[in-house]
Amino acid sequence: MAQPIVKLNHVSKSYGDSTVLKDINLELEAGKFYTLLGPSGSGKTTILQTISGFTSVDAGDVYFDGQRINELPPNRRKVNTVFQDYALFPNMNVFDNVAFGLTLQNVKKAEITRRVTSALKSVHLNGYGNREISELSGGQKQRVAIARAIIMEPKMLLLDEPLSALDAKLRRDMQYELRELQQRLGITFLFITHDQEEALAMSDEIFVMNDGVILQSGTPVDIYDEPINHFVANFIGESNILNGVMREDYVVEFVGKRFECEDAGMRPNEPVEVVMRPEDLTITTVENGKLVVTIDTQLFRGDYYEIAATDDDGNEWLIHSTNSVPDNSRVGVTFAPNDIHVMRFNESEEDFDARLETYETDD
Ligand SMILES: Nc1ncnc2c1ncn2[C@@H]1O[C@H](COP(=O)(O)OP(=O)(O)OP(=O)(O)O)[C@@H](O)[C@H]1O
Repeated sequence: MAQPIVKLNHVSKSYGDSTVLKDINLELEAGKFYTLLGPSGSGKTTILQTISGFTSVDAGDVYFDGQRINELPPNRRKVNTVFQDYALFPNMNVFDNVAFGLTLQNVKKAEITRRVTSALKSVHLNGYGNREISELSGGQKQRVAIARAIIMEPKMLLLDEPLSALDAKLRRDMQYELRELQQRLGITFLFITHDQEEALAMSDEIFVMNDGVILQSGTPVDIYDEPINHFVANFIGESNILNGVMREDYVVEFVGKRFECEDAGMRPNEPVEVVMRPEDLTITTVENGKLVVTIDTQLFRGDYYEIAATDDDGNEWLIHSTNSVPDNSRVGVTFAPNDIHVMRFNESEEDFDARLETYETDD
């Protein structure tokens, strides 16, 4: 990576007895869309605030464009934040809300008008300058908040769950718009969400957090296909997670059978967890199945059926199928070696990367 725009180096933060950031290391490249994804209370907002300057760190260093900024006050940092509740001024109209930062800087009136017009255009609100905030929909308020942030021409935009107040349809539309805006402006976005689908859809890179720790970072595809542990596998999408044993390189045993897989680099007979995504399982005849299951229930999800089934050992399975299968029928389930993903218990991201590298070079 060229010089990162943001670097957090061994950053920790506590409130009283509770450590909310534990030795965070993070590097962000300029011009990309990053997402912090994790459950409530995992420390996402706190990371954002160490970058915006609204929170000081107890240990470690925060760098922006190569400069250490631990002591730099928020108003001198080249980042702007878009908040979940938009934090608009209800007594000002749209124009004045968007112009606010420039007015504080005593920018000339003509330039303010030019820049507000351009910022409103960027978020598809041309002609809304005279509207009162109370006359706007949730999505429009959200866009005003974004216009107010981008008008300051920050090098980076921090977005703290900006879509969470919107209904499902508008939220989807805004996902497209935000992604498109980021690409058009070319500035770095650091976006917070606890919605895994949103993170997968929008990001160049995702950081999955839990309990003050970054568990895994990577592209959406990497994280979806190669979750490093139970928490990530469960949090990112639907999964079947089973206990298994790695018998040798490329051979894993679970549900009492041995299967060829693409994982290696573990001790022989090491206990592991096996992840299989519902969409990677295919329903077939009992004779052709690698497993045999009984169908419990199914839900029609629009473009597929989500099928719950149980195997003869009592393990529950979730399977996505484009065809409906009658309840209580016995069917076979098949899958390929690369549909099996093996995870070590409590593997760190470094160990995981090292293991991936070992068997990638073996091939
Ligand atoms: N000013 C504060 N004083 C004390 N504790 C705080 C403070 N700010 C945050 N915390 C605690 O730090 C932890 C992490 O909070 P943070 O807001 O970073 O989580 P989050 O992942 O952004 O959660 P959410 O998705 O709910 O916004 C929480 O347990 C929270 O209660």
